[in-house]
Amino acid sequence: MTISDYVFTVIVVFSVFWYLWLYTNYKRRFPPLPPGPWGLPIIGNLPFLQPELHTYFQGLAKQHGPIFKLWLGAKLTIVVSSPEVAQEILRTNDTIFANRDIPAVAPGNTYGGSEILWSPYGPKWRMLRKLCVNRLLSNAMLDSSVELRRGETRRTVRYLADQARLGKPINLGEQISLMNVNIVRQMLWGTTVKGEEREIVEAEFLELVTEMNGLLLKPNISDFFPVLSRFDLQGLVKRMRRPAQRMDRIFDRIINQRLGTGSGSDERVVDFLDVLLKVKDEKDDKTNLTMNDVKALLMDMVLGGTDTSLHVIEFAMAELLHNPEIMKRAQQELDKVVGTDKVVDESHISKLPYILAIMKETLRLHTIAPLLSPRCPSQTTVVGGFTIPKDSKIFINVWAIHRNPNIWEDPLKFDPDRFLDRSYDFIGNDFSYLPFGSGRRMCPGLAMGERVVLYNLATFLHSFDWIIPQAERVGIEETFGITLKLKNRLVATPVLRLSDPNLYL
Ligand code: HEM
Repeated sequence: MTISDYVFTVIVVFSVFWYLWLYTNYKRRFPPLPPGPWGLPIIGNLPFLQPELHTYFQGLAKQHGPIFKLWLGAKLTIVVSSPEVAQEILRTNDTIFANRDIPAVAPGNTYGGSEILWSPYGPKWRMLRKLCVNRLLSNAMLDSSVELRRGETRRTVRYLADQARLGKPINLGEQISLMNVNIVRQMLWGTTVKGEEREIVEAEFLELVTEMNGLLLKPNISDFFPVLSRFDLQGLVKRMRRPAQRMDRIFDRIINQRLGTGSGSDERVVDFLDVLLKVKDEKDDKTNLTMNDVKALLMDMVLGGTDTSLHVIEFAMAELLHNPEIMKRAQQELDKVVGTDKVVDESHISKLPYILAIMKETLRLHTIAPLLSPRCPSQTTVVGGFTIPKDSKIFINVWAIHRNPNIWEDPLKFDPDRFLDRSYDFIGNDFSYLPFGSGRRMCPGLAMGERVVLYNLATFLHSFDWIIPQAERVGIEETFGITLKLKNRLVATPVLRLSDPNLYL
């Protein structure tokens, strides 16, 4: 053996040991990626995706376990389907998972990333969120704006009563949708817009919200291959800009009107816009709002508040039409608490445990945000014994957790009683029940969502009996989206329940 052979052998042996040391060290620090189905080169599992993602993921979890991976193009996607792993993400590693995975189309409707929904976890997000929770959506603010919400509900009751007198079936989903959009609009800027202009704004507002939510849902090549996002191959960002700019013009018009008339100069109820303009003028060290931030927060409230409560009420009504004995029990509770000579108001809702149980059971069985809003880890982390790389997309399949037979007895049965016996709440402390998410990024609109759903559901049940027209069938099948929706239209005929006609004014 020459000296160079000797040196070569030492280098090879040293390199092998070095590599083995590095490998074991890496393996000790970073276990493997979660298991998952096989995919094709480059496009991964994309061709096998099914449109109803929540049920598709539920099926895959049965084969691959409570945490599995998919390659959606170049995007590593992790799906979690058990309370234990959800807890590791949403509580143990909450800060690491407090960023959102932002869809490529979102910048088309953002105000430079000033929305709470898309803001990365950091000082700006904290400032906006605090403002939202403490000033806009606090119980004090909700108490002072009861009249804004009440007006819209009474308007809908009047319309339903007219249809009831004519014995006419109505598209209940459509009415709930219109009412809910108007409630949110009222909360945003109250009665700034009046008369004919109000109807124009209402119609445009509903159209824009629907269009923007639809675009957010469209499968987008830019999300699967982020390197291509700058080309916007499907033109979705461009399409999103149009409704976003129209919405921006509505915001501008209303803000200018408000600035022109001055806030608080009349007896008006204080709305979100009053609060935001006041905070903007106050400008302290902690809260420094620009006009862009004001509009971004209005947009947050529009996108977060419109498409959620509406579907909870619609699913609840569909389940009650399907289960008349549960509807009867709810009406008996209402007659006892409210009486038949008064109308429901928001002060009654804390005394209606059965109606609350109906809302909880609706959110369990028909989880409105079935996969929450996807999260994105800010650093590589180990969860459930597997490595979750930085920047992967995380879905928590809350819908599957809510239907897991090991957690919920007879999980497909609509049974509000299960929430009378067990004290589940909405605040995300029990990881088997997460309708509003959990942790730092859980829903800030919980209190408003709860009030809007309970008050309107109670009003619909107290004021009317509901009959299914002969040609109709009550379907409770779901269709997947950013929010879960009823697949088929919900048509029913209202029948007046209260004898005093004044209770329908
Ligand atoms: C019953 C009605 C509602 C349900 C079921 C619901 C559910 C949710 C869920 C599951 C999330 C994601 C939480 C997470 O990732 O952990 C969320 C986020 C959010 N919701 Fe709601 N929501 C409702 C009503 C509202 C209302 C009324 C508003 C505002 C007016 C609102 C505003 C938001 C915002 C801004 C976020 C993003 C929070 C962030 O990223 O920091 N939501 N909601």
